[in-house]
Amino acid sequence: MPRLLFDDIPYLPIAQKEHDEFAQVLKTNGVEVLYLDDLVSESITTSEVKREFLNRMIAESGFKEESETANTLFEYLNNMGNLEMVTHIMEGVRKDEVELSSLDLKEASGDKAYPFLMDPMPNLYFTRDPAAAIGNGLSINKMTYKARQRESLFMEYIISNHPKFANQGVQVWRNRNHFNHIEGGDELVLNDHVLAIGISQRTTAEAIEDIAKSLFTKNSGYDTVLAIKIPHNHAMMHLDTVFTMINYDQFTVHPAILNQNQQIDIWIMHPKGQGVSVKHERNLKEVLKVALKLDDLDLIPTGNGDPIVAPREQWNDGSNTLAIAPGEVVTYDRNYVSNDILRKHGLHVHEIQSSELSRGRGGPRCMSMPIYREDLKK
Ligand SMILES: NC(=O)NCCC[C@H](N)C(=O)O
Repeated sequence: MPRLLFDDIPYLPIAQKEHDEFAQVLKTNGVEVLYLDDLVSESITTSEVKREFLNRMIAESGFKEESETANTLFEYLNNMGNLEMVTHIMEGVRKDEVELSSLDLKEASGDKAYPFLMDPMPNLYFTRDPAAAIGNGLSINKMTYKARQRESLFMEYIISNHPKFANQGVQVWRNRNHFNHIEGGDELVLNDHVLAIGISQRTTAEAIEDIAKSLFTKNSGYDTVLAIKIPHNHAMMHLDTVFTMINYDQFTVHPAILNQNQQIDIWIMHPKGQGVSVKHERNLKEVLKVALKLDDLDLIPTGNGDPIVAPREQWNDGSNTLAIAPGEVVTYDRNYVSNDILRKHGLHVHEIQSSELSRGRGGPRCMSMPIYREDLKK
């Protein structure tokens, strides 16, 4: 489980049922839902693209080019139809599926008892993290842990090859060819010129400065990045596990990220020449009010701020709220205290079942990645 970043094992048929219900809630409420496996397979438009994609996926799975194992894996996967190949890569390839005539060095030195030749990618149901749509472009992310690093390769192919996205002028603000990591759960689009990014277990300060510089100098429309420092631990791995925007002037916030004086470290970034100016602040509410030009705003505490309920519900993503319209959110039903307080603050809450999906340690926001946002300027 730790190798694949899970804390528990979901009961698969129920997890799938819950996921279908989540997609249905989105569709019923006017969202067009795109599935990753379909998008990737539709992006493999020629046999040449398929060959290149497979070679890169196999190399990023740790197999040396032209090695016995890489060639065998290539033959095995390349013989499949596109969708079958893509889902199979996502599910992982077991050692007993392919026949290797000789052991290469990597194989010989590996753990013989380990059943996978190519690891599965179970965290792909958290589509939020490998990439983030920002304005007219994307950040395609260099992810932190090996268990997830291959995931963002899919988005690279979608953006450059899928008939819906290729040649549409979609910018890549920061690609995945970097040493410093950043993940989409840390990237919060607050409006058409302000972004909040978590400095977290998964996102480094260097990557934030890097993407800020790119956004500021490449006509993205973005002129403000708020870098917010959160604790480094698995329960709060991304900013969106502790803080989300749910209306023009309403946010969920896990009380544990604020100190006794309700403060948190924030660095405000603006364009400065070809670079970035940085100013340190501590008052979250004031910083948001200034950046978003609001007279007041409503920070709604997870679990109603109760010292036992808040961490309990945050653990199961009580702060990870997905806004599908200003003031309208999708949440896990198990976080009933947080849901109740959201309703008391005037939110329209759609609850989805969550006994199994929550075991992967991500909520409705993590399980989605908006590709296109309507202009909702007030
Ligand atoms: N945005 C998010 O917070 N995503 C949740 C990711 C959970 C996944 N098991 C992970 O550890 O990466």
